[in-house]
Amino acid sequence: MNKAQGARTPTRIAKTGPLRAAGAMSGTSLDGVDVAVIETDGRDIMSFGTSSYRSYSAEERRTIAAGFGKWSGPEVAAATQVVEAAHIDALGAYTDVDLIGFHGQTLAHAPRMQGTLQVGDGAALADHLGLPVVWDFRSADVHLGGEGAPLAPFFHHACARYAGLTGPVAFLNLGGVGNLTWVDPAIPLPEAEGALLAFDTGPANAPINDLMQARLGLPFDEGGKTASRGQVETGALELFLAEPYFARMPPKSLDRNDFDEMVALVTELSDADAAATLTAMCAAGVAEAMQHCPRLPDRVLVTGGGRHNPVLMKMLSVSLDCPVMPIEEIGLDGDMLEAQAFGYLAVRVARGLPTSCPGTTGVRAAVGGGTVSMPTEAISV
Ligand SMILES: Nc1ncnc2c1ncn2[C@@H]1O[C@H](COP(=O)(O)OP(=O)(O)OP(=O)(O)O)[C@@H](O)[C@H]1O
Ligand SMILES: CC(=O)N[C@H]1[C@@H]2OC[C@@H](O2)[C@@H](O)[C@@H]1O[C@H](C)C(=O)O
Repeated sequence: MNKAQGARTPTRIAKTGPLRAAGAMSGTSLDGVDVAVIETDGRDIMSFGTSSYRSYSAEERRTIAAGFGKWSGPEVAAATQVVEAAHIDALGAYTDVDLIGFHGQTLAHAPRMQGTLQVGDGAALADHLGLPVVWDFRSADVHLGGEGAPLAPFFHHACARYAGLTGPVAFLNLGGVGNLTWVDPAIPLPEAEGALLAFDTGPANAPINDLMQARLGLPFDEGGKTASRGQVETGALELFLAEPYFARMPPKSLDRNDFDEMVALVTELSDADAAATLTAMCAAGVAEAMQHCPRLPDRVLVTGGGRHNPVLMKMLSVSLDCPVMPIEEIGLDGDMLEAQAFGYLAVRVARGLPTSCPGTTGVRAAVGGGTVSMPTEAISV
């Protein structure tokens, strides 16, 4: 599925051995663009490099958010422009890497219907940056019957091996949406049956952010301060858990706004009770998700912004049957894991290795997604 475009100046991706990739991720919570360098041969992680964060301005955030849930039209075009410009800005300093892994920004995701849409043109980025860019990671998987998400699991498998873990472990990413990867690092190939099971757990920070913005004009519930003053409304929580999504067998994935009606469940509540209830919903979705794991993991390693929320972390510790801790416990950077994941996946694509398999997205067979765009005037050597 990989397409290499235009080829004149030397690049290093055709050489054998490890490559240095800068992965760039713009997640569903729309805070900004994370960039992180990773050195890998596409299988093992050799080392992690520098990272940086380029936040979106309020205006940029509004423009991108106006494109959420849309597949085409002026809002999508405007969001695309903002995403491309922000990535050119964020990636400009990364001149010493072999390639870029560019996720883009998901605006809409309905894998069994219209498909999945990540905006930002990787070919244009390749020309601007003068580097090969791997992008459009999700469509090939969707075309082959997969969910197109989550895609970080192959990287999680490599992380578990890098950290020297031997027993089953779960990676829990709490961004706008939550996703969980159950990994058995004792099975050395991520695409081998039984090595991975992954899926989205439910909404995570997105509804909390939306509530904080609408009611208090704040981007998120810093430190869980608002939730810590409230009581969980158990009736609303029960209605939430009655959603058929939770009983559905994985693999399964979500769009950012799939649970929008949840906000209606807390409309009548005080700010603090509403925040506490939405936070409890995130934790309860994860507790439901744990029922789908093949075996109880030794521990749940939390990554993404949600691990900075002590109220959420406490709720998870109380409701899960195994220890819950931030991923920093195994020496990884929970703020950069997704950016590192797309750097890692970019190298897998460049090396012709698969990026998803039946256990991670439900795709029919292991598949390598992603398009490779070479800068115009570039040549592979
Ligand atoms: N100190 C904090 N206290 C509470 N919540 C926080 C804190 N820091 C970050 N968050 C939450 O984490 C969110 C950002 O998480 P993250 O960067 O992992 O999301 P993302 O990568 O955009 O999302 P996704 O993984 O769904 O694509 C913020 O929008 C906020 O809700
Ligand atoms: C369609 C899409 O962009 N999905 C994201 C989103 O954000 C979290 C969750 O939903 C996850 O499924 C995925 O991102 C991570 C990085 C992934 O693909 O592994």
